[in-house]
Amino acid sequence: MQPKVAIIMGSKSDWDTMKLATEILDELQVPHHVEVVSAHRTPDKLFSFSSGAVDAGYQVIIAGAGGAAHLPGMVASKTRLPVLGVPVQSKALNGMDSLLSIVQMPKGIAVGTLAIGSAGAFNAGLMAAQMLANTDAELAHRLEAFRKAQTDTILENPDPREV
Ligand SMILES: Nc1c(C(=O)O)ncn1[C@@H]1O[C@H](COP(=O)(O)O)[C@@H](O)[C@H]1O
Repeated sequence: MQPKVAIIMGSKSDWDTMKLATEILDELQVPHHVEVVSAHRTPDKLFSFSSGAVDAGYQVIIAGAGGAAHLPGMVASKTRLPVLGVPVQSKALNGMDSLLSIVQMPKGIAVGTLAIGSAGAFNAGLMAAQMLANTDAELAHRLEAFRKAQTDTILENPDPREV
């Protein structure tokens, strides 16, 4: 099936973080494409990927990058598709550099910025699924089941001393 979600990242070193987005999409049975694309290191590829993303059939793009994380904003500048930005936790500045590079977009070009690190990557995958569920009743059903299971797990064992 043609993937509707593209997950791109600035480097293979981002995979440990970005794989969380793939895990929730796998769980929700949402096909997705994964690829390294860097605004800094592969600028021509960034342009061709972003400008061809609609024709490629994608509906949402998740872009993760660390440090001077210009990737999500640059992708957003070349496509009308919604871009979810994941700030990868950097070693030098703990991801604060990544977050600030992604979140403070100029008015007129939007990036939806998630939390720093793995939780942000997971939630980016979840949010992409939630977007697609607006026009996919079966996916909406799987999302409801995911949320119910999450809630039930907490309600069934609320004692913090028990694992
Ligand atoms: N921020 C960007 C971009 C970009 O924004 O285009 N390309 C790579 N990077 C980031 O550089 C960090 C270090 O990369 P290496 O580990 O390959 O040196 C990664 O977190 C990557 O996302």
